[in-house]
Amino acid sequence: MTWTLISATPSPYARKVRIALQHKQIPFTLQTEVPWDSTTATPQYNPLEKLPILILDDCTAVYESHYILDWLETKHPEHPILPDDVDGKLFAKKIEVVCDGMCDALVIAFFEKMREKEKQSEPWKARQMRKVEGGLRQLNTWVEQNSNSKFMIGDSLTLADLAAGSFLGWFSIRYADYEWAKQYPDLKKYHDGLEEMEFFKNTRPSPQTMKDQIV
Ligand SMILES: N[C@@H](CCC(=O)N[C@@H](CS(=O)(=O)O)C(=O)NCC(=O)O)C(=O)O
Repeated sequence: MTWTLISATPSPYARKVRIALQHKQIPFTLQTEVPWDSTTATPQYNPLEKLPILILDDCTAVYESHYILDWLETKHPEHPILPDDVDGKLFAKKIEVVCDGMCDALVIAFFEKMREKEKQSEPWKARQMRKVEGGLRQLNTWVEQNSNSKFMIGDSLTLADLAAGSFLGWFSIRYADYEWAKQYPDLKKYHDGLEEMEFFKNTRPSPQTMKDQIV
């Protein structure tokens, strides 16, 4: 039996796991869902009702993307996604914190914008976008600090690239009018380099259609 990964077409969190499983040459079945619809299977596996969820052969569920990746790296260390050295490992996880945090802020802003206009809080939306502006600035600095490489840390693919590439790919489709590429050409060049890689190509995000009213 192979494992199953519950995912969603736009999910930047799930994309990290989809790339990591391929990088580690672990076969899996992709179960694509809309976690916002009542038809989703997420509550059967995750009390937080969120995907991605990795379902093992014995039906054990591993959930929360950063935990799934920690779990994978611990249980299946071959083809690592973390640098060898402790500081490198911690740095990669710090970069994931910033990228996931920007995704979280964008999810909050996205649903705030789904409310009737008069019910939307402008200060609350502005606060979320400030987090994205700060995170983009920080990502660009990190890319420039490793400018001789196509990767964020050292000269090989790590968790930092899975997180940064997944955020940037999703940001680009969800907020297509936000001109981050003009503002940060080095970050754009870095992102383009990742998108040429096989596992990024075959996990490109696409929008989903939500059926249920959730806000
Ligand atoms: N911190 C979580 C966030 C996961 C998350 O927010 N997933 C969304 C789907 S997506 O935004 O990744 O497409 C979800 O399942 N949301 C359903 C819910 O929050 O009830 C992780 O990293 O796994």
